[in-house]
Amino acid sequence: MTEDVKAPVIFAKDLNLVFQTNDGPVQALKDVNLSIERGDFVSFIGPSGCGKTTFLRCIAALEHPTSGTLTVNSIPPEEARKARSYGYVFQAAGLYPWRTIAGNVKLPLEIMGYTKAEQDARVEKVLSLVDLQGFAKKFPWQLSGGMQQRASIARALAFDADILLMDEPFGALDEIVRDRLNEELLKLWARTGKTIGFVTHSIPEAVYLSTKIVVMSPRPGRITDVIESTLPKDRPLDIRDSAEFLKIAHRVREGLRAGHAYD
Ligand SMILES: Nc1ncnc2c1ncn2[C@@H]1O[C@H](COP(=O)(O)OP(=O)(O)OP(=O)(O)O)[C@@H](O)[C@H]1O
Repeated sequence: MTEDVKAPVIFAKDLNLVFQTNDGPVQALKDVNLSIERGDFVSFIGPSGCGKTTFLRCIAALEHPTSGTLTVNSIPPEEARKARSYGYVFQAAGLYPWRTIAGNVKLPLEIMGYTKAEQDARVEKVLSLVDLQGFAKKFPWQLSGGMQQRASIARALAFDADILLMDEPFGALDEIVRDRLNEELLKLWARTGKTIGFVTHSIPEAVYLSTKIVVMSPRPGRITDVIESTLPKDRPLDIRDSAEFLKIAHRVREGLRAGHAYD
């Protein structure tokens, strides 16, 4: 790829998105300004309806801003989508039950026309990245919820996009599983150097994972704070008991409270 490595991976300037609904216009995003650098892990946190998913979908060219500028790898989102710049992980794993885990992970590669040998090599590589080596031939229903979600992350990684967009991927999982997947995701991020955009409702999850935390608030959906994390890149789970962690969590909580004051 020839893109400028110093340019922001995702750049939003004065971004607005208004949905026209039967009940009138809904301003899902208002004057959003944000710069995400290469290798950043950015979490979006805020109450329901503040536009987190809408912003992620704009990056993925699944929604179209009403005004403002948005670039992904310095090109418009539609072009970035055609260039397969990102993988997308949804809250529900969304695996096809009639396909094996390998078959599910392979699907985007089949659609993109990779050779059979290349498909197999990539499936093996990404399944090992998410620690599912032994499960290629299983069907989704033979795996736990956490394992299914790891498989969906593998599918998003299969074509080696440099951006990973994750919309509450662990929201439906219990806390212990979620902790483990958080740890694994950080390792995967360190190993692959991907740029990650991650939607969550959980303050500890946002603080534990992120280099940058974007706090949003609803009606209209806007950014109320952007927090650069001061935590080291290497983060054992018990970092969550440290004073530095609690300080950042406190700032996120304050930002969320301030947003609610508009209600
Ligand atoms: N396709 C659509 N048509 C009309 N309104 C929409 C559409 N998609 C989202 N909205 C509205 O835009 C606002 C932002 O929605 P969005 O899903 O981005 O919020 P969110 O922060 O991701 O919420 P949650 O945490 O509940 O997933 C909400 O008021 C929602 O009802």
